[in-house]
Amino acid sequence: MLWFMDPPLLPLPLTYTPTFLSASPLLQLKETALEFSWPITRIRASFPQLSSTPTSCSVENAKAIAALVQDLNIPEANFGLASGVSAFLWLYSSIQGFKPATVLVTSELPLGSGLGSSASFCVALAAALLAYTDSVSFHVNHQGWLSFGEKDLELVNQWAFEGEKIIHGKPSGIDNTVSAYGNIISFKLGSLTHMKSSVPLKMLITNTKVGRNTKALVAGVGERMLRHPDIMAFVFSAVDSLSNELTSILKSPTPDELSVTEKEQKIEELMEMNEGLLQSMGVSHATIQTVLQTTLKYKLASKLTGAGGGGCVLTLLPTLLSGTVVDKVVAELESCGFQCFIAGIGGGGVEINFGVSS
Ligand SMILES: Nc1ncnc2c1ncn2[C@@H]1O[C@H](COP(=O)(O)OP(=O)(O)O)[C@@H](O)[C@H]1O
Ligand SMILES: C[C@@](O)(CCOP(=O)(O)O)CC(=O)O
Ligand SMILES: [Mg+2]
Repeated sequence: MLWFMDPPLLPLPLTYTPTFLSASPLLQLKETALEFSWPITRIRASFPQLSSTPTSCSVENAKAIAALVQDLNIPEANFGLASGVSAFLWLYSSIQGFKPATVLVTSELPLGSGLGSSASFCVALAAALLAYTDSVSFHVNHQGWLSFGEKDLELVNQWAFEGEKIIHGKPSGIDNTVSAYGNIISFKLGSLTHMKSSVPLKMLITNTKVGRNTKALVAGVGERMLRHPDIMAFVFSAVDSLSNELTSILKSPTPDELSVTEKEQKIEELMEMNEGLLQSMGVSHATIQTVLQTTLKYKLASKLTGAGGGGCVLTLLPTLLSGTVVDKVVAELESCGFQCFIAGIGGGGVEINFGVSS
C-alpha cells in the first residue's frame, strides 16, 4: 500500500480551446512561456493506428513521439518538460484524434517537487480532451463547474495513467487517482478505497527547491531492491503495515478534541517512521534532513513526499499548535532558502468549466 508515500495534490487549471482556424495543434505552457505546435499532417503520419480506448504507448509510438519532441529543440533549462510534452502528444492524438486545437496550461504547482504535478497535468489534460468528445456526460457541481459521471471519471483516470506512464516509467497510479477523484485514497495495487478523514489534517509544505526526477528516483529504488531483495521486502512490508495503521486512524470516528490530539500524535509517530523507511530506500537528500531537523526543534514531525530526492517535505500542523510557532518555523525554514506553504489534506477531484478562458 503506497498511500502514505504520496502528496496532497493541488489543482492544475488547464484551458482547452478547440479551434479550427489553425491546422496545427498548439500547446502553450504559460509558466515557462513556451509554445509547441506540430503540423496535423505530421501527427497523422506519426500515428497511423490509434485506439480510442485507454492504451499504453507502444515502443513504435514512443519512437514517433520522441522524433516529434526532438524537433522542438526544447531549451536545455526546460528539458524536463519533454516528458510532459510527450504525454500531451499521446493523450491529444489518442483522444482528440487529428483535429487542431489550442491547449493552454497554467499551474500553481511547482514541477518535479513531489507534489504530483505530472499526474495533475495528465488528469487535467485527459479531462479537457475528453470533455470535448461526444462520449462523456457531466453533473452540474457549482458555479459553472461540472464533474464527470462515475464511468467517465474512471475513463479520465485511465487515460491520465497512460500519460503518467510516459512521464514516470512505472507509476503505481496513486497520484493520478488522487488527482482525478480527490479526497483521501487508500491504495493498493489493484484495489482502492475512497475515504473521508475524521481528522482535519493540515500540513506545512516546505519546498527545498532541489529539483529531482521521479522516474530516476523510482528506478534507483528498484536497483536497491535488486541488490538487497530480502531487506527491501521488509521495508516495503513495514510501509504496508504503516499505511494500514494510518487508514484505521483516519477512519475511526473522533468524538472530542482530545481524541483529535491523540490521533495527531499517532500520525506524527507514523510520519517519523515512514521517513525512516523512505531514508532506507535511498530517496532522502541533505536538504530534506535540514527540514526534518528544523521542524523537530519545534517538536513537529515531518516526512518527505512523492519520490523524494529533494522536492517537498510535509510537516503536520496539529490543530492546537499556536500561530506563533507556525510563524517561527516558517521563518527559520525560509531563512534556509526554502519556500513554505500550508495545505489541507483531501481536496476536490477534477472538474470542468466550459466558461473559463485565458
Ligand atoms: N504544467 C505542466 N506543463 C508541462 N509539463 C508538466 C506540467 N506539470 C508537470 N509536467 C511534467 O511532469 C514532470 C514532473 O513530474 P515528476 O518528475 O513526476 O514530478 P512531480 O509529479 O512530483 O511534480 C515535468 O518535468 C513535466 O514533464
Ligand atoms: C513515489 C511515488 O509513490 C509517487 C511519485 O510522485 P511524484 O511524481 O514524486 O509527485 C511513485 C508512484 O506511486 O508511482
Ligand atoms: Mg509525478
